[in-house]
Amino acid sequence: MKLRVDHLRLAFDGALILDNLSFEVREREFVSILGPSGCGKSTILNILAGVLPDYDGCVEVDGEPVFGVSRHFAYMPQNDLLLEWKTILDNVSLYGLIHHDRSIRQKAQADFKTFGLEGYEGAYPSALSGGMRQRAAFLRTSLCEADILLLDEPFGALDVITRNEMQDWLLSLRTRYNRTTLLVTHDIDEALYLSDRILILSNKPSRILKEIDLRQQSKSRDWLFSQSRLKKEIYDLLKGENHA
Ligand SMILES: Nc1ncnc2c1ncn2[C@@H]1O[C@H](COP(=O)(O)OP(=O)(O)OP(=O)(O)O)[C@@H](O)[C@H]1O
Repeated sequence: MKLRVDHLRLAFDGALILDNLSFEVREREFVSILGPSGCGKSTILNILAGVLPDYDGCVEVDGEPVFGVSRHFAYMPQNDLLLEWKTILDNVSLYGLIHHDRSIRQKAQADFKTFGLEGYEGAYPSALSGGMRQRAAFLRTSLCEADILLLDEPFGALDVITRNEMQDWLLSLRTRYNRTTLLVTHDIDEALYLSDRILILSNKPSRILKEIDLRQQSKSRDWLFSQSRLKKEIYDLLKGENHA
């Protein structure tokens, strides 16, 4: 098992957010977390990224316990956090700069075309569209030598067409860049379209209400349009939790 999260328990100011939350992610699996607003989805990613140290429970990668900031995880928050005063090439190569690894810059240059950024190496973030900024942020995240990507609503701020284009692009990329990924999203379609498995969380304190296994599905937009029953089932679950 690539990632094992075991009996996570965390409270903020005495209010329990996560209580005995356990789940696993397999090597190269793409798992999405869906749940009502405020149930603790970002908190889970923050714990994994090492930003929140005060929790009970255990995080294991490849069977080894992990504490604090580790090189196992690369975190992409909703905000692209591009540095406006640096070029796109400098931005996406930041990890290499910090770790004195010049090969990252070369890898970045080689990936500009795949990430739809060709010709923008010397441009500044302000010259990029919202979708391009997110692709640049995603390229920067994927160039980290972490083996697990943590994506927190990466397309949340994009309009619906750009968002769909980004999802199509990410799905097409998976054959080439198949990394173990944990995605937090509010979007049922996005979770269905991109994931091998979906974990649906309850209202806080969070527990797993349902797990949906999509590994046998052959994904396409037509497949997604045909999933109305599954979408309604997920919607009803989330609606019930919002009113819980
Ligand atoms: N640093 C903090 N201090 C106190 N409370 C916090 C802190 N961070 C988060 N919370 C609270 O913990 C709960 C879970 O927050 P979190 O951001 O993880 O939820 P979420 O499921 O990602 O929400 P959303 O779907 O709205 O993004 C919320 O009630 C939030 O107000």
